[in-house]
Amino acid sequence: MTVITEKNTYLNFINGEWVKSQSGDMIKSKNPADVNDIVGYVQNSTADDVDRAVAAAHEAKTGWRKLTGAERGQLLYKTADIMEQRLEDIAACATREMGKTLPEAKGETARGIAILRYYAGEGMRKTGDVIPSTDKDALMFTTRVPLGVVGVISPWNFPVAIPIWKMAPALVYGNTVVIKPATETAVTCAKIIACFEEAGLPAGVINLVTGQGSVVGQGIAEHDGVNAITFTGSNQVGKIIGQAALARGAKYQLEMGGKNPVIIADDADLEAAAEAVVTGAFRSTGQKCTATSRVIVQSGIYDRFKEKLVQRTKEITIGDSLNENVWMGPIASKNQLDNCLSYIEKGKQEGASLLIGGEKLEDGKYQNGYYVQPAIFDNVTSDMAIAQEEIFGPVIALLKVDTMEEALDLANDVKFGLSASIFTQNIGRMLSFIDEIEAGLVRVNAESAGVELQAPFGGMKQSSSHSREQGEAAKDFFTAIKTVFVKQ
Ligand SMILES: NC(=O)C1=CN([C@@H]2O[C@H](COP(=O)(O)OP(=O)(O)OC[C@H]3O[C@@H](n4cnc5c(N)ncnc54)[C@H](OP(=O)(O)O)[C@@H]3O)[C@@H](O)[C@H]2O)C=CC1
Ligand SMILES: O=C(O)CCC(=O)C(=O)O
Repeated sequence: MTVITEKNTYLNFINGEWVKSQSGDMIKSKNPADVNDIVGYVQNSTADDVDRAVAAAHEAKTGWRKLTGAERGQLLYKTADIMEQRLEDIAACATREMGKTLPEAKGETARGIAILRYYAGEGMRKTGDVIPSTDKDALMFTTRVPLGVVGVISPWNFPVAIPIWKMAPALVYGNTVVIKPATETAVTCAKIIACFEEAGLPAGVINLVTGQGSVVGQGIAEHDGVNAITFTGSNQVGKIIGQAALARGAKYQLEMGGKNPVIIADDADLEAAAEAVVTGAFRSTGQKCTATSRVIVQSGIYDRFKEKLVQRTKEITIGDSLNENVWMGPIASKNQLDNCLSYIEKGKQEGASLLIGGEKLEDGKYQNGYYVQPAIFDNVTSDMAIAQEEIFGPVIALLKVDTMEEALDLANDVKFGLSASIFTQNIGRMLSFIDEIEAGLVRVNAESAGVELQAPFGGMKQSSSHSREQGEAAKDFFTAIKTVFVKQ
């Protein structure tokens, strides 16, 4: 394994080899808890590097698809075993690159390993159905074939789980892969690719090209040799990728933003609800597309709930995420911090009241990092930017309602529809919520974040391209169906 060379430099992985970019340039990956801590240098790749990776993936695709699913699955099992031995190293790297706490990064890495094993098993599962024909002398059935070369463009907020939940199904169903990870977390991705390499995937089956989104990401999206693109990230970039893929007839899948509501009904267990709102909103420093950002509370319990929420938020310890006493780490980058602070300012200007937090932390142990206190806004109305736009930081907007009908209307009053939750003991309220809420993930008496790898994941409205990832749903994206009619 030569993933890392001198001076903490990480290379691209193309056609089974670790290689420098044609550009000769590199990009620094910094620790957001302390920007003087350099995690590594990654390649600042060019369109030529993308061409070479796509060519390698093309060259490898026939051999790879001709293996049996079970053979491809065995290689994923082996990758999982190697990753398990490196769990501590990969998790610590993810923490240093993007700032989530070490227990969260370890949990995510363990989840990545479980995803690899889940899709390894898919290699042995059915790929079609027999469908009765109207012709008694015919056999009709479906089978599935890979799409070819899949481009993976992944974000920084789940640097282990997201690349794996895209690459593992792509590979097991017989596709080859070119991945461009988020620049903030490209070192973590190189460490994951090294596990695939050591498991013995044939040259060209998996290729890593790091670099700028506008060059490498866009280069993949527009490349005629890439048959399908799977993306997670912002709505703005998702739309660019979707348009590029559509223009050349490639298949695409986009998972984008959220503005996820939690409704607290007047019969809710307030203790459990406050805990779930705090973890849903502030874990990973609020940087999950499933994070809680709007909390819609019935007026009868509004003040009691608010008090519990503020009290629980005061207990949060903030600091370097490698420190085991820290509950919430820094924000992942300066851009993200500035974006979050600008929304907090906007919230104040729009007339919402800041109940707690929202200050940038810059003294003493915080001076070299991107830290902000978790913030809760009161007196928020649904038309405010903090109630409509994805902040991707530790900010909660509290909205007061009298009735459940009003609560549902407000919950649906955004362009997003990823995740939504309700806290109630009343079965009628639960059922109305399940039926009427516009969200791909519907949660009852549980926080808005939290995804199970064996279940479909994705959103409604502008949160996704209306496809689903993970679980069996991945098969629909990463394969094409053939309907076969055989006559005697
Ligand atoms: N749904 C989710 O889970 C996520 C949502 N977001 C949302 O996006 C906002 C901005 O975060 P950001 O990291 O800038 O998200 P982006 O959408 O810019 O980044 C996601 C991925 O797309 C790449 N990319 C950037 N520009 C292009 C392009 N023109 N063509 C192809 N690929 C491109 C990025 O590369 P590079 O890293 O090199 O720029 C990265 O790999 C956040 O505040 C949040 O609201 C962000 C991350 C995850
Ligand atoms: O909540 C999760 O576990 C996954 C969330 C996610 O996919 C994201 O934030 O991009």
